[in-house]
Amino acid sequence: MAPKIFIDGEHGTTGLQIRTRMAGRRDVELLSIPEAERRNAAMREDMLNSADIAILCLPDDASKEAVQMVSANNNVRVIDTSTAFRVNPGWAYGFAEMDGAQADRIKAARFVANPGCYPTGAIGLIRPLRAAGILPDGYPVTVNAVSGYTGGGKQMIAQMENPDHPDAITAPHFLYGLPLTHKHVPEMTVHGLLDRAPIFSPSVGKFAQGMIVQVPLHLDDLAEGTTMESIHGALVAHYAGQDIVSVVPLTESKALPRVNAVELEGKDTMKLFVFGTSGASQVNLVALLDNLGKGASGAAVQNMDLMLAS
Ligand SMILES: NC(=O)C1=CN([C@@H]2O[C@H](COP(=O)(O)OP(=O)(O)OC[C@H]3O[C@@H](n4cnc5c(N)ncnc54)[C@H](OP(=O)(O)O)[C@@H]3O)[C@@H](O)[C@H]2O)C=CC1
Ligand SMILES: CC(=O)N[C@@H](CCC(=O)OP(=O)(O)O)C(=O)O
Repeated sequence: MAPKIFIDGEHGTTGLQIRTRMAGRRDVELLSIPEAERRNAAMREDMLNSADIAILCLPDDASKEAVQMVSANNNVRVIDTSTAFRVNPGWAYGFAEMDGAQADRIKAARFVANPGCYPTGAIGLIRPLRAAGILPDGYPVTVNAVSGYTGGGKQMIAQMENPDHPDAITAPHFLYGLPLTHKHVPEMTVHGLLDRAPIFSPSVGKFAQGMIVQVPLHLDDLAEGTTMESIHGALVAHYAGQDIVSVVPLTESKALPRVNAVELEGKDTMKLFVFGTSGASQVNLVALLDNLGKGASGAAVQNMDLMLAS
């Protein structure tokens, strides 16, 4: 019998994209409730408890409630796409490529926390350098990023696409998270293996799906002898043997005049770049992804497949 999957929040931005990715699959059975009943707690509880894997695409509070609804039912495994459980030690962090053992942790887990979109880029760049001893304790890491507006869910999509919305946003590009307390900072710190919280400055552009995450570094303040080439080599070694996260060859990145935030729209992969000038003292590490691809829905389906393979 095909495993049963229920997407709670299936009519929202992340949920819809997971459904699209599952369309046509015969190896799983999708449980569903009508859109008009999406907030019917009794119906959701019933569906959640009928599933082999429940994928939660809800705000944090609703996710916590959904987890309560299945907590006593060991037959249900959960993938949560919210921020609620990402630094909870009882949950496996759903970024399979972040270290060699993570895919097996996800396969074996009952509870998997799908990463945030920005942390996927930031951790993807930072963690291999911490693990290799290149990025020392105390380094003042900064993370600067731009996201497609679908990252803000149905509400921001309406604000960006409907000029008659009472809180319509007309800016083609805006900074936010200005108090520097964005909810993704704890996750970047813990899974980036950082001993000091990064300064995180996010922004949104007038495009639906796409993301650039930048981590600029001073080579003089890294481990002795670190070069642009050795950083690139550490990333290449870390991501060898899988095909979701790729490290762009230096010969290719040196020839690029610009990076397009929407290049990976609709894809579930992530590209990492090391920019700078050979022999100079600075580099800019860049991650390129789709906020709804490897940044959310694509990662959720990848995690579901790992759990089904266990
Ligand atoms: N969009 C993105 O790029 C990313 C999103 N995420 C996370 O995924 C989760 C979902 O976000 P997103 O899809 O963008 O949000 P949306 O607002 O687009 O969708 C959320 C869905 O959940 C429903 N919902 C809200 N509250 C409840 C409730 N109490 N009970 C049942 N259903 C409820 C909403 O219904 P209604 O229409 O009635 O409000 C809506 O259908 C969030 O935790 C978000 O932070 C993670 C990574 C990236
Ligand atoms: C553009 C935008 O608003 N982005 C969202 C993050 C999207 C995401 O990663 O979702 P989680 O909330 O599940 O972490 C934000 O900054 O809150």
